[in-house]
Amino acid sequence: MARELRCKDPIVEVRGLYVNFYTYAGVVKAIEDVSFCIERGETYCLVGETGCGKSVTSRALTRLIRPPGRIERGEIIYYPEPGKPVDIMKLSEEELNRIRGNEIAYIFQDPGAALDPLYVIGYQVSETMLVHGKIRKLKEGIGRAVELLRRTLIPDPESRVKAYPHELSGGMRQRSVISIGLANKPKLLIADEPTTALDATVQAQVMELLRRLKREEGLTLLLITHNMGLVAEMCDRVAVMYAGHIVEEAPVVELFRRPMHPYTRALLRAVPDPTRKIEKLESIPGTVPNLVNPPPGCRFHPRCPHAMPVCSQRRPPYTRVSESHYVACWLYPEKA
Ligand SMILES: Nc1ncnc2c1ncn2[C@@H]1O[C@H](COP(=O)(O)OP(=O)(O)OP(=O)(O)O)[C@@H](O)[C@H]1O
Ligand code: NI
Repeated sequence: MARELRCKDPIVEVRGLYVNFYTYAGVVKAIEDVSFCIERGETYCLVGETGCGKSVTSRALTRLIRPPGRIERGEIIYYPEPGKPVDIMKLSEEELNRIRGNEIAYIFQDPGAALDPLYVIGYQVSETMLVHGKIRKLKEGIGRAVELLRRTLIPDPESRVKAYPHELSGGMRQRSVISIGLANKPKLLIADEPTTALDATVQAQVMELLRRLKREEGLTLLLITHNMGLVAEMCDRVAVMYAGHIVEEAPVVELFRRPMHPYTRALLRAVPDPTRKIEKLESIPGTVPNLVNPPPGCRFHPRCPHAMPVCSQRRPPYTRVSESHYVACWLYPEKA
């Protein structure tokens, strides 16, 4: 039932993705039939409450799902260049390692965990380049590291390359992580809540930086966030996820102007504290369901104020409500 994808020049296409986690408590059906494409050069956003599958989806793009997790099925096609598909599901680990951290790079939320406390920043930036054969000796990388730190607006980069992570502020550490992410000039940068741990001012600076890098380097950005303000500011298109499924996708202006799915509407009403994760939506009772036994049909139906009998029986198909606006909800049956 994978929906038709309509990117003109996709950098990534995902079709019918399913990811399970095999835990002692049972099989967690974390991702269910997720399909989307990312247009080369755009900023594509995944939003939704905590546990709805944003991180798992983004990690699956390079098969970065560790046991007990497993990609059950789905198609993941990466286009390093237009018209040159690479089937991610068919690559060997070795081939994947050449792409990960290189052409497709990640910036994770916690800069503490991404940096090694034992090594100076310059070393860590150079090492990423060395691993991917961009330089032959670590030393060669130091000059480039200084340049990258300068580009991520780290003041006095010549001395900061010699600093250990603990000698830097949280904002500087996250900029260093971004430098590492950018070291190999990725085509696709996946930023998973990159500013959640930072205060509002630094968060704004880091976002401005990402925007500038996107402009200057022609980067494609997949941004994961729970912050609707950031979505409005940064994104071209948005996918709203609920309990492992994309329930709505639209260009950002369209999503804010005409949210269709009851869950999207609730998200937009929630206006959460931007410094915190969306743990709970005040306007909608209940919480994200246990995904060992997800509700049948539409996974949102137990919390939906508009639930009808069909909602608990069958999963709603996607309805195309306008040019590039899709919603999976029985309130909007496909026009015959
Ligand atoms: N290692 C794991 N073992 C078991 N279940 C997992 C594991 N990792 C993720 N999951 C499950 O997969 C689902 C999706 O998790 P994911 O981390 O993608 O959510 P998220 O949308 O990124 O949330 P957050 O906003 O908190 O980062 C959750 O139900 C979670 O419990
Ligand atoms: Ni996450």
